[in-house]
This record gives sequence, structure tokens and C-alpha cells, in this order.
Amino acid sequence: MAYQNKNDHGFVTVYDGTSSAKEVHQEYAGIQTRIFKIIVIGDSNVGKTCLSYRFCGGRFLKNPEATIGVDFRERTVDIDGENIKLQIWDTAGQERFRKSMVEHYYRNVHAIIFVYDVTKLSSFESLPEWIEECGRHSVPPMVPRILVGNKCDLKGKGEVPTSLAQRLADGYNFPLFETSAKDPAEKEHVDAIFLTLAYKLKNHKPLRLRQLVESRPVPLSEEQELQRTCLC
Ligand SMILES: Nc1nc2c(ncn2[C@@H]2O[C@H](COP(=O)(O)OP(=O)(O)OP(=O)(O)O)[C@@H](O)[C@H]2O)c(=O)[nH]1
Ligand SMILES: [Mg+2]
Repeated sequence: MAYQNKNDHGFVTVYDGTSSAKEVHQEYAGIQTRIFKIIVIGDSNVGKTCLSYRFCGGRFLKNPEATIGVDFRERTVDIDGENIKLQIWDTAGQERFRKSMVEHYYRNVHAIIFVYDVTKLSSFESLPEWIEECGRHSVPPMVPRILVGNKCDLKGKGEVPTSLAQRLADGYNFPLFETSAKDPAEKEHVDAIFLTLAYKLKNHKPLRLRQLVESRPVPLSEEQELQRTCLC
């Protein structure tokens, strides 16, 4: 399957399947960095793209378009002296843009971030469905999960009280974060979401790069891989 995703924010997410996984593997040969796959899931428009961009790109992404399929971003973090690469799979919330991709999202996943919009109750009410979808795809229970209420800068217009979110989080035994991808003052809080997962994953068995590459829908061509950049 070939598909094209937007790449006008510095991230190449165009796949045509023209090169083998081996070439991509050689590109990284010698780099002793463990890689973990984190998927960001939730209704359309809750801010999944903006949150992942804030973490990987360091700033708020103005005027994002709806994600089609998946956008990949990466950031390497230092956890207790070890470099760990977090590969963020920013998934599409709209059913029509995700249905052919769902299997790829969940394959070999290491951690899941469920996002809702604190100003939109329906996005919160959808969470059990998203959580059930993970279950249907046999994501093991030991895979860490985190609940994130986004758009807290609009909290005055909030529809989802913290107490309600906390009750849901407690029910599933997930940590809860409320934050804003937009508010610059929340930058470190957004980082903390991903770093919390990185700390949890540090002691997990790493996924080998080859596995990760093969779990992508279609591998990058060599040229695309060279172009692939992260603003962090
Ligand atoms: N006020 C505010 N707006 C935000 C925040 N995060 C995202 N937005 C806005 O919410 C809208 C949707 O953001 P996206 O990041 O594209 O949402 P998404 O969940 O990736 O949507 P899909 O790709 O369709 O699944 C955009 O207009 C963003 O500018 C936030 O923290 N605060
Ligand atoms: Mg998006």
C-alpha cells in the first residue's frame, strides 16, 4: 500500500515502498539507541497532532490539518544517562482516515496516550471505545497507557471536570494529565507526559529497529529516510 501524508512541517511522511528495510537499518547501524513506539489516540480535533508536535518540535503547530493515516515524529531523550528514542505515531481521529491503518497502529506498540479535549464532553465519552479498540487488537495489559485532557488553556469553557476524568483514569488505573499543547507555559508539562512513559519503558525489552521499520505500513525509501527530520 502506498500513501502520502503531509510533510510541510519538516516531517517526511511519504511512503512508496521502494526500498528494503535493510537499507533503513544500515542507515542507523552503529547507533545504540533503543527505540520505543508510542501511539497517540483519540477523537479528531482533540489536539493529538499539536501535542506530539509540541513534544517533538518544541512549539505549537498553528493550523494543523486533519491527520491522514499517521504522522511519525521522533525525539531522543536522555533517561538516567541512556539515550532513548521515542517514535511517536500521531494517528488520525477521523474514521475515514484511519480505518485502513488501525492494524499498523497497534502492532508492536510500547505505550499508548489517549487524548480528549477538556472543552468537549463527547471526546471524553469516546474514551472507553478507544480503550476497547486497543483491547480488540490484543495490546498486552503491561503496555503503559496514559490519559491526557488537552486544551486546558480553554479551561473556562471546560466541559470535562477534573474529578470526572480522574474517576475514569482511576477506573482504568491510568495516570491522568491535563495540559495544553497551545500554552507555552505548559511545554514542560507536555514533556512530562512523554517522559513519564519513557521512564516506564526504560526497563522494558526494547523493540529492535528492524521490527519497527517492518511494522511501518511501507518502509521509507533511502532518500526519504535521509530527508526525515525532527525539529528537536
Ligand atoms: N486552544 C487550544 N487549541 C488547541 C490545542 N491543541 C490543539 N488545538 C487546536 O485544535 C485543533 C485540532 O488540533 P489537532 O492537533 O489537529 O487535532 P487532532 O487530534 O490531531 O485531529 P485529527 O488529526 O483529525 O485526529 C486545531 O485547530 C488546533 O489549533 C490546545 O491545547 N489549546
Ligand atoms: Mg492530527
